[in-house]
Amino acid sequence: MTDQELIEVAKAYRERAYAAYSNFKVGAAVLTKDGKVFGGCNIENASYPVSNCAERTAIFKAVSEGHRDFAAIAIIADTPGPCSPCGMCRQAISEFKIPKIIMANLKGDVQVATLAEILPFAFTDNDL
Ligand SMILES: O=c1ccn([C@H]2C[C@H](O)[C@@H](CO)O2)c(=O)[nH]1
Ligand SMILES: [Zn+2]
Repeated sequence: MTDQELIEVAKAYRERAYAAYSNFKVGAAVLTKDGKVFGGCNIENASYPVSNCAERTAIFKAVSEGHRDFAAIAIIADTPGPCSPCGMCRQAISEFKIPKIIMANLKGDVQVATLAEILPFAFTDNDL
């Protein structure tokens, strides 16, 4: 699967976003090393901190289905530049060592980064 194809999956899941409070829809999709894809969207809550980001929805869906070995994650939103994952999601991306982060927006801007680039000096299981 190409980066663009993974972005297209993320874009389709963005349509399922439950963004009742921010009205900011985000979609994400993870690609496993054996070629499986899991999509996710942000899901908000009247108690705002209960909300979940699209990236973590996609990661948690994959993990809960038994898939933990990831090749990439794509994220898309209607942002001025490529949509960048929040700090909490960077930590979740770090936990599962997702090596490639594909950030995109609806205008077609794309930026690809490594895990080390988006979360330098990460706190990991090595620190415990
Ligand atoms: O990378 C991001 C950034 C934000 N959000 C969600 C959280 C919240 O529902 C809304 C506004 O922050 O967008 C994501 O899902 N992923
Ligand atoms: Zn997040």
